[in-house]
Amino acid sequence: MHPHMDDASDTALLELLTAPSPSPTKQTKFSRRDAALDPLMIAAAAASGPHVTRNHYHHDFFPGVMLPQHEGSWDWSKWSPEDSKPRRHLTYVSRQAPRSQHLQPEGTLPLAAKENDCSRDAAPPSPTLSKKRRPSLVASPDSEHKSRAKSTNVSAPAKPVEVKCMARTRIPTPHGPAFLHLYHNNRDTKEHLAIVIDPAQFSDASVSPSVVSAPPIRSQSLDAVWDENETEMDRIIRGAYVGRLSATSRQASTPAPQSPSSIPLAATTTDGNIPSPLVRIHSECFTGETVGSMRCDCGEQLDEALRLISQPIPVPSLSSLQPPGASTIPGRGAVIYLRQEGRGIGLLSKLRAYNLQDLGHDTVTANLLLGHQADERGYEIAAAILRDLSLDQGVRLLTNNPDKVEALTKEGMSVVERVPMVPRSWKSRNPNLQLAGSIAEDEKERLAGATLIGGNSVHGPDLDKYLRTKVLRMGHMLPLWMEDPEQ
Ligand SMILES: Nc1nc2c(ncn2[C@@H]2O[C@H](COP(=O)(O)OP(=O)(O)OP(=O)(O)O)[C@@H](O)[C@H]2O)c(=O)[nH]1
Repeated sequence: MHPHMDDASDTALLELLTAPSPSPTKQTKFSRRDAALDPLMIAAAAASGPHVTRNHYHHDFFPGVMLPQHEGSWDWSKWSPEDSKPRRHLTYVSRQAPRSQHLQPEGTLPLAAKENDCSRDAAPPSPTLSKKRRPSLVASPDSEHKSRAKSTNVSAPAKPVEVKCMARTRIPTPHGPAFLHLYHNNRDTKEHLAIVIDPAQFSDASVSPSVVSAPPIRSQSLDAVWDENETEMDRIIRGAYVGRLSATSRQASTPAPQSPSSIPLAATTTDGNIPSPLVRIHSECFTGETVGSMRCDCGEQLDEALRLISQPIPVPSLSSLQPPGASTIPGRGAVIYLRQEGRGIGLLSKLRAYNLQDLGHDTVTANLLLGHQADERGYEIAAAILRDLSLDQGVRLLTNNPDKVEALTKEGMSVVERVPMVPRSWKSRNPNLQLAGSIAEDEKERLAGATLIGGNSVHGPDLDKYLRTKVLRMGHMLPLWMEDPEQ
């Protein structure tokens, strides 16, 4: 019972709720069943909250009891014995999946089984599914093997993935300007993003035709005409414009196939000498990117990817007018930012996994103990976004993860090169890596102690352990470096 109620009111409330109904029509020989509520059930509910017993785990006896606005909720602290009329009927709500779903063989269940997932097409996530994935406390090597296999082989519904860029805008970053693209898709309800680095698009159309530049990285779905009633300003506001907006900008872009002249002429020139754009497929990490967590290198990787992509690209013999080897074009490429927090298991599970890690498990085993796979990510949406940006034919992929290369290749992407991402904390501590590394001088002046955008290198025991696990247990393609404890 509610802690603020005295014994007398407790008894009165129990009496009221469990007394046999006065209606003679409802009288049966099982008098206890006549009570509006089963006293045992009430006692169990009071003792253990909405999830009454193990068997009632997925039934919510007081739906939304903490939310006064929720239909069926009742604030028991406001009840008094005199206040017994009119009596509020409690609604009994089952949160269990329908029996038909229980009986489906495993593997035929809808995709949206992850707590952080909510597919547009699939049924809402069912607690029954997560119950099936309750932790087995023994992580067998076999299950780990399956996990790795699965990470590149997410069972896909029949519909091909479609993406649409809903908006694009300029974002100034410590590494230079970027265009942030926000995507919707027909596979999940997440807002996946593409951070496009292509500062050449800011040059006006009067670029000298003698200067060769790469084709602009633009979203086809954004530049498309969505609706014949769409005004120029509608299009501009959603980001379908060329160059840089100003207070006087009034002209939107037009879809490239109908009007190639909408794109600066020089930019449409391709040159076989221009290296393929650098691309990173990055998975969301709230802890690493927003809180600055030093449990992982995600924040640093995002920053490093933007930095690397923004570097000017040397182009051999750009034109006969220029001395060989002396030419560069502005850095170009994209970070595809996927909302697959915690390698797809969601933030809630990731936080639990961290506690398991503090109990001595590594990042892989912690996932397995929670009934998840080591990696539950998929890359179909990333591939669709790359296609929309016309970046599917020839990219240099920034990753150490062989699964990503394999998954993207499977999706039809052409990965012409894998560019490794060496952890900054290794580079800053290892003199050999420092020589080979690419940390610029000016980076030393950046804020130290954070792994956020524009941050510098940090290290700590959690991060060291995480990086080791990625190499030793997840097969990341990185020569392992460990600090010599003797030094
Ligand atoms: N489940 C889980 N996820 C984590 C943990 N630490 C980081 N992550 C998530 O891992 C994702 C990044 O994956 P990583 O394995 O670090 O790297 P990767 O993207 O596979 O590989 P690279 O391309 O080489 O960076 C982000 O979604 C993070 O939220 C952890 O301890 N447990």
